[in-house]
Amino acid sequence: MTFYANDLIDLERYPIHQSGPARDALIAQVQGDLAKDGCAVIKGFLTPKGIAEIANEADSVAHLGHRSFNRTNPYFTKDDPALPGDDPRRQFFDRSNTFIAADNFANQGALRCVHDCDGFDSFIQECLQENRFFRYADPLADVIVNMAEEGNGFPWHFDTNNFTVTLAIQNAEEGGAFEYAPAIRAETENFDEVQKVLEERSDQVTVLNLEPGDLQLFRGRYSLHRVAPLKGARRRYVAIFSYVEEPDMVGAPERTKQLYGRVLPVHLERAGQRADAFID
Ligand SMILES: O=C(O)CCC(=O)C(=O)O
Ligand SMILES: [Fe+2]
Repeated sequence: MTFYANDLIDLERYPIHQSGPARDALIAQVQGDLAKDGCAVIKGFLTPKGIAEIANEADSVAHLGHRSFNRTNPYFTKDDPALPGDDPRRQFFDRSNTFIAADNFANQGALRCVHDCDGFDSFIQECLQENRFFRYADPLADVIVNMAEEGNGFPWHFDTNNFTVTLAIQNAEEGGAFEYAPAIRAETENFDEVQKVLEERSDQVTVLNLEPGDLQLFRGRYSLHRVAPLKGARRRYVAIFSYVEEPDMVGAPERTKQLYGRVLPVHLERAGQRADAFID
């Protein structure tokens, strides 16, 4: 089957491919939301057909996903017994999910049709106002699907990268809200307030119920966030698009192995060529 961006994305409502006042207004809206609380959602970015086709595609490759499980604090650091027991750096939670690596999504498939469509990258770049902005050159990670089901958890954390672009594809039957505490760390780590969030006694948490087809831009480096526990038999699928600040970047071999269960020759060839092991 051949896919056309026009069938999968609601380009009438969101003409990201055409310069003009409608596109300018959309970008201004997204920029305003990002400036306000580090999060912007474009509701119904995909058409119903787009949602169905990408969900089908995810179903067809789900068995190739890599399951991982670990216990982590919000900062992905090791335990430090020198700190008091109630310090947020000492609160560890189960994290488990399955990443379906990018090379499972065919060039002619529905997901890449959206990712590769005319104007998509420049639209995202303008929304984020990032000068240095390149597609992630990692063949396992430029566009992936995060799959999770009941019993899996994506607990409170700060991202290591500056921003994330996600596309909601399918929700679990219940649960799975995206919860975040906007800009909870700015000049300081603000451990007291972070601890309140972890103990579910903060009033700074925004709960976002993303629906299939919604495109989300999120600055997760300063905003503590999680996916609320999932319930029911249906899997949750979220596509994650990655962009980076340097051209030709790929993940570090250890991290790639951890996330996707394997590495490709390109990861080994480029290992050690740069100081930054940007991923996640
Ligand atoms: O699956 C999601 O909605 C968000 C996942 C997330 O927070 C992340 O990948 O860092
Ligand atoms: Fe995150």
